[in-house]
Amino acid sequence: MAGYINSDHLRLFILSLSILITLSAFFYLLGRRHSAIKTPHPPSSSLFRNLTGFLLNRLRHRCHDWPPDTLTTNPSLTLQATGFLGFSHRIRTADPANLDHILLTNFPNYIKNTCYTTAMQELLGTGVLSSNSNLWSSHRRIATHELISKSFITFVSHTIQSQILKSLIPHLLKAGNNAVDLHQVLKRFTFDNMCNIVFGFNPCLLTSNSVGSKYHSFVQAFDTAVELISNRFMSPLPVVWRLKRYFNIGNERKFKQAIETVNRFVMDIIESKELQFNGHSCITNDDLLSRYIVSSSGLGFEGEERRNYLRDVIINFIFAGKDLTSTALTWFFWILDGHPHCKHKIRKEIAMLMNQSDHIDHQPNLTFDELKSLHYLHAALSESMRLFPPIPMISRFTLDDDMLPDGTYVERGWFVDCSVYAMGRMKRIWGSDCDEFRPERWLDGNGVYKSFDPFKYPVFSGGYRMCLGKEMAYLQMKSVVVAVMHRFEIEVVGGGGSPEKMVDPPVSMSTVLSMKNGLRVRLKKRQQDDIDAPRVKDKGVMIAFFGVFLVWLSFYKHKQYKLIGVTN
Ligand code: HEM
Repeated sequence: MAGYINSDHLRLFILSLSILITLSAFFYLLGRRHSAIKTPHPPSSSLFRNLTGFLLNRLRHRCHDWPPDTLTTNPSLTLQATGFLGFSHRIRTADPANLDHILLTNFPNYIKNTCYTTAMQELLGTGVLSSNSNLWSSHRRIATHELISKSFITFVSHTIQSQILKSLIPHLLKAGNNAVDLHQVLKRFTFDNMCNIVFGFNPCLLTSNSVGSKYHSFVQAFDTAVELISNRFMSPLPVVWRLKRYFNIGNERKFKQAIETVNRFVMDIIESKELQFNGHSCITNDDLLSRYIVSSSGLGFEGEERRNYLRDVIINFIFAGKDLTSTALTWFFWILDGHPHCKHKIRKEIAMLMNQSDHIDHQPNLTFDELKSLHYLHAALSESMRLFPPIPMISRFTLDDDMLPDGTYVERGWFVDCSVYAMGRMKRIWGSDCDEFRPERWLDGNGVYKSFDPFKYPVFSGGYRMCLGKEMAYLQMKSVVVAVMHRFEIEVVGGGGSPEKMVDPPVSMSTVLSMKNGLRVRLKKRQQDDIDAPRVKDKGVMIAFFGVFLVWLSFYKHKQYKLIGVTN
């Protein structure tokens, strides 16, 4: 009996294997035909090369280096890759002209990747980040209107500054000589900050011991959901997580629980906010939820439907703003530790600003315009994100056959990946010093910040779906850097991102380019003398000049008198 079952299994196995090989050969040949006939530039990598390349790099935690490595050795800046069994085709490009085409010129043909939207569905619903076509354009129109209003920018600026003074600085001061994980601190700070901006209240995750509170459960559930979504993306075969979701097992079970916690928390907040507004249409709160409650009253849906809409809006904003600025800042502080001359220049710029304005009380509470004047800092932050873009890849799905500007043929149903990480590290785009951290490349001859084309620097994406929070992100990052660098000397435990260390950076594998094992730093409070040093130094130089001038003048006069004396 046992032998009979075994031979049956064997037959089934052989049959499956032959189907697999036949399908594989069929799709491989199909892929070759396409590349030979219609795709002059990018060579199509075989199934074997793709899968092994992916797995090897995954094992070595070098997933993000894989695209630049392969693209650098390619004659064009575009590659074609065939997915498992040839079922999917991918174009991976780092060509600015292609990005312009995909994100702007032929925008309607390249929608948000269906794999992305499906993997994100439970968390993001149908919000701005995961929707397409009409739904997206309606979200985008409303969001743009809300985010660019002057009252909102003032509210955001005030919220950031007050949270820095009330929670970030006291928290860092408390650390004393102990090493702290700056990434965790910044993560909690930006989460508090986003909740404040989006909901209008501060969960105080940074300062209070909130373990066990509903806020803490919410944050944990949110983080778990995001992490498990990353795992979905990293899975070489999407069918694996889909099956787990279907059977509600393993990580997918955890994911479901996390989503339930997030939804319960957000819905409670929406309901209590709605109660506040009931019968009080004159309430003028500046947070985003309040603004959306007011603006959505004319959209024609009520009750549960409206609450679901608000839930999607809120979650999308928190998701978009929660981790990216803290991640960008973590890399920035790491690099700065290995580039003392840049650190010095930033300090000098901050000190000059403090000197010019009335911030001599050392409680910098800078305005939006004052922060804008920090050109070198802006350049250094942009440069750091060029090398470590918080979102390393922008993916799209092709609706119709098309030809990219570099001659690459893209067929309907193919995926197109724009490798932001690769683009920041390509000699052909940034020149031979592309691996160096050099903020000066962002400054013109007068030291004024000059931006680059978004398709050459797609860190905030470009075209119609460009990031809506770019200004807010710079505001947040600059405010934090000024407050922290003005008060503390930061020393990275084990050394920061020196040019040597930047060759093999501690990148962790996830959809956001975060730092492996966080960033442990020691903070030393700066002495008043250190803070005043640049000012004193500048004054010292002026006094010295004046002194030399006086000596020269008296010497010159003395000589003249002598001459006069001689001629007389
Ligand atoms: C350093 C910080 C940030 C970076 C690097 C960044 C980057 C990006 C990128 C690359 C995209 C395009 C994603 C895609 O199309 O696949 C995007 C979209 C978006 N970002 Fe940001 N972002 C940052 C901070 C923020 C903040 C603070 C907010 C505020 C809420 C925000 C709101 C959004 C929104 C709403 C979108 C969707 C735009 C659309 O699809 O129309 N971002 N961001």
